[in-house]
Amino acid sequence: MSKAPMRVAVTGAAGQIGYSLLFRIASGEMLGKDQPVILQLLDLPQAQKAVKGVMMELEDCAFPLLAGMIATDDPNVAFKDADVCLLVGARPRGPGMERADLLTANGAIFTVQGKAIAENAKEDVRVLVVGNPCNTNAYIARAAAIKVGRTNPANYHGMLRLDHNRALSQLAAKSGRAVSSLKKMVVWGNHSPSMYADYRFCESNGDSVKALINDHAWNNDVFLPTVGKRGAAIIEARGLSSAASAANAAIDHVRDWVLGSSDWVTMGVPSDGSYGIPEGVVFGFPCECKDGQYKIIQGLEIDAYSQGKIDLTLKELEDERAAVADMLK
Ligand SMILES: NC(=O)c1ccc[n+]([C@@H]2O[C@H](COP(=O)([O-])OP(=O)(O)OC[C@H]3O[C@@H](n4cnc5c(N)ncnc54)[C@H](O)[C@@H]3O)[C@@H](O)[C@H]2O)c1
Ligand SMILES: O=C(O)C[C@H](O)C(=O)O
Repeated sequence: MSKAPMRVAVTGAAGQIGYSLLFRIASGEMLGKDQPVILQLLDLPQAQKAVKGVMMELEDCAFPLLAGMIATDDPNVAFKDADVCLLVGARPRGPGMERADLLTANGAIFTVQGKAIAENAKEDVRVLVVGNPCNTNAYIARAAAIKVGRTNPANYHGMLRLDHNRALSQLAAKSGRAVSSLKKMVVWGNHSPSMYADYRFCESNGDSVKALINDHAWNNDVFLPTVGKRGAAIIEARGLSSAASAANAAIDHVRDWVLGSSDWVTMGVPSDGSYGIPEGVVFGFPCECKDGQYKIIQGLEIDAYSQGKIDLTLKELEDERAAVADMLK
């Protein structure tokens, strides 16, 4: 007997990430090749015509797993009974802007949406915020949802997986090892240039990647800035922010969360106090997923260099948290 459909709400459905994301969800790449899905697409009133166009294309793919779709500009409708919410819709960063510039512009969106999710979605809904600044937007949505109750506050995530994947590709190129051989990567902190991509634990076919590379100057002066500023480099090159790679990372995050991970994965999750990160801060941690649940990997040694980097990215998140405090009163 076929499974009951899962409801996936996607905001910013008419945008460029939406265009890379929706077809892959409908083809089963996110929730499994035997899992029917219903897409619940949210965008602004002026984008409804474009959403309809995307829906026409989805229809024209005749995806066997696509069990239904709706388009709406009302968050209460979009999040109704949702199992997964992908919060993509936000104003993207343009040339010369830092992600923090988007805080006020986008903060308002996530208070409304966090409340609407908590009031309408399934109680065990999984929420992934992609729209930037995604850690703090997830923090805002979670805070708004907590006021309502009902949903699980641990299930409001920000997307660090793009940084994780970017780091893997840079490491593969440097070490000469296949990307698929690299295990135990972690990116700590904020999805911003302050993130700390940490390959001290990384292994390739049993070898330590840190020992293979053995180049602290490359780590500090090339690798970390390359991964941290990759989003800006893509904006510079394309004139638009990353879209297909961001959609791919969202698929990776949710797929591993729901179906299980075979390796460590970086997830931006509300801290439970692990590694001294204050509770509730949405922070990139190394996680493992099993039976639909994620768990922060515990007990990793944090050396002085790493602690310095973690402190910096935490400080940025604390500053963002202070900047939005008024919105959450
Ligand atoms: N976390 C990451 O790794 C990552 C990577 C790439 C991009 N992003 C972010 O993702 C977001 C979307 O990027 P994009 O390139 O798809 O942008 P886009 O401008 O192409 O699309 C954004 C869409 O969101 C819609 N939108 C705006 N406000 C909305 C609201 N309140 N409710 C519903 N929809 C709304 C717009 O109408 C538009 O259709 C941006 O914030 C961008 O910075 C994050
Ligand atoms: O950098 C951006 O603004 C887009 C996105 O967050 C990215 O990392 O590509």
